[in-house]
Amino acid sequence: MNQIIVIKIGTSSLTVPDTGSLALSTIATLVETLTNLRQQGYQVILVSSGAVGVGCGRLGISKRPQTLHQKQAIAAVGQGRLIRIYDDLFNNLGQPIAQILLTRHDFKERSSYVNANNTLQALLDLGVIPVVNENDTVATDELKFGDNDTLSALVASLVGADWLFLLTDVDKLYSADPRLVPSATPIDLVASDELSNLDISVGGSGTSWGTGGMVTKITAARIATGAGVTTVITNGKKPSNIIKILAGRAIGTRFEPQPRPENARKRWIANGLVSKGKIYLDDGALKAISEQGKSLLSAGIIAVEGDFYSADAVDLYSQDNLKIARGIVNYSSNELQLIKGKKSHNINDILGYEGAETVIHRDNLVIIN
Ligand SMILES: Nc1ncnc2c1ncn2[C@@H]1O[C@H](COP(=O)(O)OP(=O)(O)O)[C@@H](O)[C@H]1O
Ligand SMILES: N[C@@H](CCC(=O)OP(=O)(O)O)C(=O)O
Repeated sequence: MNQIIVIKIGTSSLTVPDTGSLALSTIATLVETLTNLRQQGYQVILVSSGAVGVGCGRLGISKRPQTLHQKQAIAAVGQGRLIRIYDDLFNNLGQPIAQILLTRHDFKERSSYVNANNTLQALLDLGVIPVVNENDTVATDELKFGDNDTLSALVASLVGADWLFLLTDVDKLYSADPRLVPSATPIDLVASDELSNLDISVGGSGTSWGTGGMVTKITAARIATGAGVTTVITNGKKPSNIIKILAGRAIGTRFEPQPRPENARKRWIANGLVSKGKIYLDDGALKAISEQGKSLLSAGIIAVEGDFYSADAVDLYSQDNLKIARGIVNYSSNELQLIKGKKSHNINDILGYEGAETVIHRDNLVIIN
């Protein structure tokens, strides 16, 4: 099975910071590198920001648009130019590409999640490099990924990628922003059990069109490594470093992955769904869920937060407020307020009708390490 590599490149690498004009040499080197990877047998997906940045440059706008509609309009102008530039460059090397525009909604519904995965897999099997971006033109607030770091991690989880490269305008992650704190120390490796309590100072590069910053890259690393994807932050001005990193060179910041979730459905539950609430567990339920592979029963629930319905995704927390797992509930929040702490055989009497045996079945539950 060919390894799948997802590469995300941010606005700060694709455009010249002060003018918004295209960093053509970087884009051309990226295109050469990805084509080289394809020829080596890797399956490659490019997640490219830049629609807003390129659109601003095309329209002579020097400040990032403030309103959603302005951003959507400018992104529509920029996306057309961006994909044209990619297609012209990749075409020169005989490498076909495809444009894939996604919104957060495409991941929330199981059917559209499976459809997106099937389409991407079909493109990869055809030897095509999908070029993915958020569909800014229709992505209203409740449907937004917010940034392409998150989008790229969700795509890597969706397709079961082996690698995610986050290309940005610094060499790696540091203990603080190296532009502001020259004494900041570089971070070369983050073990899987260190990521949840990584303590660094973060912020964006100030590119007025980007939205990510290191916060979103660390969030992306959490999502991707949780799905079993090795994640690397490295410099977008040196795309050929990707080949060196795949060959074993220690370049950039590498985030070690967790064990891969057993199947695509579990990856969807962990990363495709948006959690609608919180359920707090007692120690007995915590042990049953995290160590004994059991389903969640009402007796182990000590508190419920949020308004949700049966079939929604909710997050499971320990009593000391640590997120333990995510799952699809068989009861609404109102029902759980009535049956929390109660034995399963009392549920029917309490609710007045026959309910499910479990609050969350084991098959619909993913442990978040
Ligand atoms: N701890 C940190 N380590 C490295 N870079 C950091 C850190 N905190 C903030 N930054 C800043 O984050 C910027 C990269 O984020 P961003 O502007 O979103 O880039 P991109 O457009 O590639 O997503 C860097 O230019 C750097 O100045
Ligand atoms: N869809 C947007 C993505 C914005 C974004 O995430 O930018 P960046 O933080 O530079 O990766 C665009 O193409 O401008």
